[in-house]
Amino acid sequence: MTLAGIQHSLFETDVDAGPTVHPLAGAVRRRHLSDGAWVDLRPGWLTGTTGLFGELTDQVPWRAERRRMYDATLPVPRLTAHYPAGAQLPLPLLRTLRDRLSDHYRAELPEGFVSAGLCLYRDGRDSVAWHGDRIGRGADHDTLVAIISLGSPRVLALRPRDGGRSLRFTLGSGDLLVMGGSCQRTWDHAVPKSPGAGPRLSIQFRPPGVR
Ligand SMILES: O=C(O)CCC(=O)C(=O)O
Ligand SMILES: [Fe+2]
Repeated sequence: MTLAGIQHSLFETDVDAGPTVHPLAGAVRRRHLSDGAWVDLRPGWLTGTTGLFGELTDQVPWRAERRRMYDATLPVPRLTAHYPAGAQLPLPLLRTLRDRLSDHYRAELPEGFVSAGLCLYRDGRDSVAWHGDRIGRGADHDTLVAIISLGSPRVLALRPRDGGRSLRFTLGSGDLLVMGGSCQRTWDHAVPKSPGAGPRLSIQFRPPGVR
């Protein structure tokens, strides 16, 4: 086989085989934080994500977000798309992922995951500042927010809301991180800028009434 032939077939394996969704049971590791907050990690939940990353970057109707800060409306340095409960998701695979997560977390989250948020960090200059997902129920109830990372590795940082050291989780393509318990109200999270980083996108699944 020629070198070109080998390279072609490697490329095809990665792109055309499509993503594989691996089991959650027995593979999710929980880390308890303070104040009843926790984080679950399942590295490599999906493999073969190159094509999926490309399809989502190309097909999702990305919007530039603006956020009200004090008395100004400032652009948020990332692109987003939001699919509320009942909306058609951009790819059938996303439904599969949402349903797998709902099944896995059924005992802790009987209502399941219903909405999807997508964020595109075009390069290392895109980011999201410290915040909790506290619009709605997350403000005063325990809840779960599941994040799947695709594309270039980026840090998702967490820190206690009342001060303290931050934790940094580097998420690679196909990794799953779930924030649970009191995490949205007692801890904040952020995706810090990362000079030189390539594009990354995240898919977040949330229960009813959580934003
Ligand atoms: O992109 C991420 O991993 C985090 C996104 C996030 O925290 C949010 O959109 O609320
Ligand atoms: Fe968030």
